[in-house]
Amino acid sequence: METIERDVVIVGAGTAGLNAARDLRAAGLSVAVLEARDRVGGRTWTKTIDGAMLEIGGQWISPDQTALKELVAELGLEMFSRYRDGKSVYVAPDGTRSVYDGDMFPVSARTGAEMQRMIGILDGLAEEIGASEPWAHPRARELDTISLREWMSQTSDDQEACANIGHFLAGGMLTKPSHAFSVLQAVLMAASAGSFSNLVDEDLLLDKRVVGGMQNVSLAIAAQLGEDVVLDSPVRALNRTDGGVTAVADHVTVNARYAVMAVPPNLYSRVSFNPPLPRLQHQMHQHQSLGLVIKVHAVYETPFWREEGLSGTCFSPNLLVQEIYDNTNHGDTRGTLVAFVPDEKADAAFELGAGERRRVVLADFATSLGAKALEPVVYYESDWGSEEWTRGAYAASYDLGGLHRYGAHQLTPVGPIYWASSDLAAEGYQHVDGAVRIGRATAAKIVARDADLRGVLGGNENSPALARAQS
Ligand SMILES: Cc1cc2nc3c(=O)[nH]c(=O)nc-3n(C[C@H](O)[C@H](O)[C@H](O)COP(=O)(O)OP(=O)(O)OC[C@H]3O[C@@H](n4cnc5c(N)ncnc54)[C@H](O)[C@@H]3O)c2cc1C
Repeated sequence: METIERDVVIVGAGTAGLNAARDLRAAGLSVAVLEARDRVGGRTWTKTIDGAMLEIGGQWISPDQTALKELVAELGLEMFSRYRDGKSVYVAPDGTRSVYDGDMFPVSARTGAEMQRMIGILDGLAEEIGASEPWAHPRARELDTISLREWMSQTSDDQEACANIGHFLAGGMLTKPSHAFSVLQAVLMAASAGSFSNLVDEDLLLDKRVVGGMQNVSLAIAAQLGEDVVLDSPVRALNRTDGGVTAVADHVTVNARYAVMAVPPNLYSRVSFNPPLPRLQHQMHQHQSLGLVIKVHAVYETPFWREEGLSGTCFSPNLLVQEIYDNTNHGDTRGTLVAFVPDEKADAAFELGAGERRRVVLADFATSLGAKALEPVVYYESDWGSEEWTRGAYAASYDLGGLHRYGAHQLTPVGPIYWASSDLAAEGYQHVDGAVRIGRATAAKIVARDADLRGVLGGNENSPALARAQS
């Protein structure tokens, strides 16, 4: 087995890990990025299925995601806008299908007013509490010990309004049932996107895509890092040593002064830490888990819905398929729809055989967009729950009560070991933008700590005192 020496070893070549590595190297530190899979990009992945280019994971960029947008431009990549001309479709809980313009679902005046009232309350909480330290707010415990479902039922007696608000936050974002996470967690999600109003505005949230796919961001950074990115190398152990840390992967061992765990928190326990992590980390990591959503891709000879004056955007909170969007690739003559089957609905869908699941899913497409939707030329389901090195989608959140109990400690380094993934970000939480931000912020922390240590120790980076200070 090869053993290499680096300043920093980074575990995981997703967006966060690669951005950390890029900045660390730019600051003059040597890096090695160890990646378990045979590809970079983590939860961003572009794959060609039966001749169709599909974005299997993260893809959309909203206007406020400036860290990602600036990076895309810096890397020389281009973006394009999601097709959104025409009317949207809403399938009400009673099965009534309506076609509508604008942001607000075509619900009764009372339900509409209740939705606006709840959006107003959530906007107020997001503004007051913010995304950086939600656990520090005086109402943190109160809001973290009540589930979103319970809070909604205490806030409004309009069940359709509650189902629609829950749809955005639970199925649409955290991809867990609304009884499984707290209002504080929902507020963090809203605040990390600027406001709750931003989350319910799909024109904003799902604004742009990267030409060729979001994975190109990681591929471009990996090309800059060259041989410092090592694929097919799951890290099995992180051993703290006098000199810092040793990462033991399947085919390579890296002796480094610092480590960045750039993997989602649900996977920390796949690595053996020696000595073991402190009690707080052991406990905290057991309260963070990934949600579950099936991203369904259906490609058609033409984007037939456009000819009927429809944008392809469909909402149906009570169907298995909750959301559908036009996901046609840049310059493609074929039309692609993408849809989402979240949390308990995904459980139910996976109970079915593949053929029956496809039939049921496409029947929901047809309810919204007509019989032509039943016959795609390519059909594919992204199943991140089965991916060993992810185990869910989109990202991680705390269980009820976990955010105020542990959040303040989630980024605290353990000796030379740092934590960075979109799941721990403030702005851009759970999004690619958050992965960029936290990767870069983590690199900055390591560079600053290293500069401090070098300054204190007169630049003797091999000194035992430096090693002691680090551990
Ligand atoms: C279906 C889906 C749709 C999404 N849609 C959007 C969207 O439209 N817009 C958006 O902004 N975000 C979206 N997201 C979320 C976004 O993709 C993620 O938040 C982001 O990509 C996470 O980046 P990361 O670097 O933090 O983690 P990851 O991408 O998960 O990277 C972690 C890396 O670590 C590797 N790894 C794990 N364990 C080990 C180990 N022991 N040793 C070595 N390597 C290891 C993994 O293989 C992986 O490559 C979506 C996610 C999914 C799954």
